[in-house]
Amino acid sequence: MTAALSMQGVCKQYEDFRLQDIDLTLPTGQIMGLVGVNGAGKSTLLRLLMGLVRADRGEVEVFGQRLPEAQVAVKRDIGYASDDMRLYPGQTLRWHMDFIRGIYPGWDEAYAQDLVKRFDLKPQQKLGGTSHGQRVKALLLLMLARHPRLLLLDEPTTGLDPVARGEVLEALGYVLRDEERSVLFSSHNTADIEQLADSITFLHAGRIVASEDKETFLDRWRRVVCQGEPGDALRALPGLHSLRHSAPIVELKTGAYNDSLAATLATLGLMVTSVEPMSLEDIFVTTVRGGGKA
Ligand SMILES: Nc1ncnc2c1ncn2[C@@H]1O[C@H](COP(=O)(O)OP(=O)(O)OP(=O)(O)O)[C@@H](O)[C@H]1O
Repeated sequence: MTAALSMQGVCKQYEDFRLQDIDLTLPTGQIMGLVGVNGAGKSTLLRLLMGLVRADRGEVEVFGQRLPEAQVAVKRDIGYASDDMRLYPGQTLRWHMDFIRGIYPGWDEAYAQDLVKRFDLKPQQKLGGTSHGQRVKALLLLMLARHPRLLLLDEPTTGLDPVARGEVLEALGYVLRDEERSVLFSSHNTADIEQLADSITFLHAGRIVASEDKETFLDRWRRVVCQGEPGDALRALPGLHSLRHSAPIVELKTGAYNDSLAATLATLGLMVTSVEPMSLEDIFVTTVRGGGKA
């Protein structure tokens, strides 16, 4: 099956920033979460896929069609939501719904009405007088009700209160039950990514440092607590990201956990007392503090 999107060797240079050697594939029907600190290049990557930014090098394809050449053809099938999007503040949500309905034949009015209720929106209210959360939900409604095959979402839940965030995640979860739809979304909220994504792509300083299936990614990370004295050889342990020593306790975080780790540590004079899984948040912070190698 054709991938929803793919990027091969993509580079984009700005004055003080370079997105480099981006190789990325999103299979159809999958949800990929894009994680990275401020300025890692997440929005730039999404803009490249939307054709808003042109790559200096490399190939960008959406539904097997190359951008920017096929931009007009593929854009109908892409739903993009970001801060770049502007709604008309002097117009109502209903006006915007009718506008989009006139452009996109796939507009689903029944689903739009369902989202109006679910998001607790007022179609007759001018958008200029609404809160940030209401505008985000309005934007998502306008996008979701035309049933795009690929959603590119730049920080869809940023600035939302926990209730609004839950509603938005629920709506996205509902959309994603359709196996033909694919989603790439960036978020600072690692809990959102942990909840929704099938795969995780970790961007650091313009480079992809990890891109893999979520379960596999989470499964190779562990926080390990041991007793003993850490020698120099411990620093060479493959996958070691963080090491703390408060005698006699040694805490280490590894991104290369396997069943033989306890035996390996025993040969280094350390007795493992506990092994715990790590949250995506913890992995994210540990990776960034360690210089960005996941
Ligand atoms: N049009 C532009 N001209 C010059 N530099 C740019 C431009 N767009 C982005 N940049 C720079 O590229 C870098 C990456 O920005 P980008 O917005 O892609 O990061 P991000 O990961 O989305 O960050 P955030 O999480 O803060 O939204 C930043 O240093 C930014 O200043």
